[in-house]
Amino acid sequence: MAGILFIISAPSGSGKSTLVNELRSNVKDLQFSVSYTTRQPRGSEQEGLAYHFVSREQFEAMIAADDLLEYAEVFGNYYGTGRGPLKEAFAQGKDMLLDIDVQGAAQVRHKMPEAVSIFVMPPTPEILERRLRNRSRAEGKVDEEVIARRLAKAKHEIENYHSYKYVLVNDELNRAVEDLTAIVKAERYHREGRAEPGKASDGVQRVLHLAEACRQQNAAPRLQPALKAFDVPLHPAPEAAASGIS
Ligand SMILES: Nc1nc2c(ncn2[C@@H]2O[C@H](COP(=O)(O)OP(=O)(O)O)[C@@H](O)[C@H]2O)c(=O)[nH]1
Ligand SMILES: Nc1ncnc2c1ncn2[C@@H]1O[C@H](COP(=O)(O)OP(=O)(O)O)[C@@H](O)[C@H]1O
Repeated sequence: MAGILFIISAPSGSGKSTLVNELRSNVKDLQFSVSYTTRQPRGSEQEGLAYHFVSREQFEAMIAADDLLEYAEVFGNYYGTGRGPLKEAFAQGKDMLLDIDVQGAAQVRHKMPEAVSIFVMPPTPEILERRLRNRSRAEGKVDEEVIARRLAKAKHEIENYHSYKYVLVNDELNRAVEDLTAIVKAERYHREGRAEPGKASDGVQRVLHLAEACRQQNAAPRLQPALKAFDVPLHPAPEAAASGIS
């Protein structure tokens, strides 16, 4: 059976890494792509776990050799996804998860339209700032300039939310973990033909229901307060846009 490529993006500090760690303990057989980056390791990050840490020269050599599926410059550093691990995972029929920014996600969606993309929203700018500050404090270094830069970029990233298949708000952690887990499971049920009416057990139906509520077109009731807090307009659903309804 073909592997599914999941893409997850979120403004820095939204809680994406926290959610992904929880997801990985909830679902089996989901490979995590370890990106290459030119940024310095943060806190207790180890080579090969969070990232492969490389020099700018090494990264540029990978670009020249076409070794990267996508790459982008984020906060002055390069970040990119190696082609090798993805090929390997797919050859073994495994699903893969990419944690990449909105620019990288657009490149992957263009190359692989079947990829399942998920956007994680922080509830408000104030909560995002608090999370960024708490994390910096826990890592022993609060750099106001870094925090300000990440907050400033958040709005631009959130403006891209409507390009993603699923959107969830990371307000209450357990709920967001449940939603993210449901999305991955629901996509697998669809692939395996277990989501068809009459075939889905109660448990499967519950998962499908949770995932459906996170589909971008259905998520407006939950998204609206967060979008408003970031002063980002709600994107019209495709049918409303087509008929000119606003
Ligand atoms: N395009 C792209 N973005 C990446 C990749 N790896 C990480 N990123 C993104 O780079 C941004 C900064 O990541 P990081 O320095 O770990 O900071 P954090 O998001 O605050 O944990 C985040 O938006 C990541 O999703 C990658 O391989 N490609
Ligand atoms: N739902 C949540 N409620 C409260 N704090 C959270 C929640 N999700 C994540 N956090 C905290 O917010 C900070 C940023 O989370 P992190 O996962 O590092 O973000 P990201 O990977 O998106 O940059 C961390 O200190 C984390 O413990």
